Amino acid sequence: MTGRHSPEPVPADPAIAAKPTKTLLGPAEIRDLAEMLGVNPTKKLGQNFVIDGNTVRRIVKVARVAPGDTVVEVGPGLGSLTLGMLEIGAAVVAVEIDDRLAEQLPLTVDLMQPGAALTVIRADALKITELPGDPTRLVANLPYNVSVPVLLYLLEHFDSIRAGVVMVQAEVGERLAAPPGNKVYGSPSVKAAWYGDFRTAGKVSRQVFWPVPNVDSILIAFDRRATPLESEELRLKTFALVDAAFQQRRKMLRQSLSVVLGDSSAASALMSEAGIDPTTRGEQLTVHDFLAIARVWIPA
Ligand SMILES: C[S@@+](CC[C@H](N)C(=O)[O-])C[C@H]1O[C@@H](n2cnc3c(N)ncnc32)[C@H](O)[C@@H]1O
Repeated sequence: MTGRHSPEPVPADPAIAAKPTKTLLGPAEIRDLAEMLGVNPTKKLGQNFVIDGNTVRRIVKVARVAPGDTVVEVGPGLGSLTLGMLEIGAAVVAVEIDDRLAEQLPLTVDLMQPGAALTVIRADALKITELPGDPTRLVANLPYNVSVPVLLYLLEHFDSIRAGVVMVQAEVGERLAAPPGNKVYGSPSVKAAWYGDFRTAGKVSRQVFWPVPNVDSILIAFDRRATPLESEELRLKTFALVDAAFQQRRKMLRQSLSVVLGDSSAASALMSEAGIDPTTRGEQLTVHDFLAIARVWIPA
């Protein structure tokens, strides 16, 4: 000690001290932003925004997003989830159909997390042909009315996506993750299984959204197969069989598949050749069983 007093701490600027450092959006910011932009959330675009930081951090954790990852997010909206991923040092490629939201997002991110690695694409996710940075993960609170088509479209067109977590309507998510024989097993279950392993990863309360939706939500986690199941041609044939099987899900396959395979005796013959019982129903078949039928089917 020199005997001199250590300097008094400089009193904090009250304006700064009163303003907590925020990296995520809360309910007030979400509503203010929407009002400022004149955004009246629409059902048509599935615009229910997450207003709860804990939910955002939970999704980012379940999705195992890590610093340096490049993540594609469909429908960033006002940026709730986007900021959660940027916060931990991931790069986000955000695809948003609503012009006002797409224009605002970089401004919000600049204000709250300057320098964060964000790329915004103003587009319908069902029409994109390129994703900069080859994202390895898909993490999104998907617009509910197009959640399955968007998910399948991205998996089909972007091989770089190896894993992810999507939030979808609970019934839809349960279908995506259902095993054969389950009462909700259907066409989305088989198509999802074509690409990889899908599983439920926890429910999400409707109270964490604004506006509050009238359906429950669920997180679905997935990992893509290490190697694709088969060629594009066989995927198309398999999916045609799956669609036919579940359009008449109560009927035996020899009947439901006759729509695409000719008639019921042709369907029976093909199924027997593939080693599948023609009297069974689509809900009992795995994706491999449908693929086995597709392999012996030579369309007219
Ligand atoms: C459920 S909100 C999620 C918003 C935000 N990620 C959140 O969690 O708060 C769905 C978002 O998807 C956008 N959207 C709807 N259809 C789309 C499409 N076809 N392509 C891209 N974005 C779409 C909506 O405008 C909306 O911002």
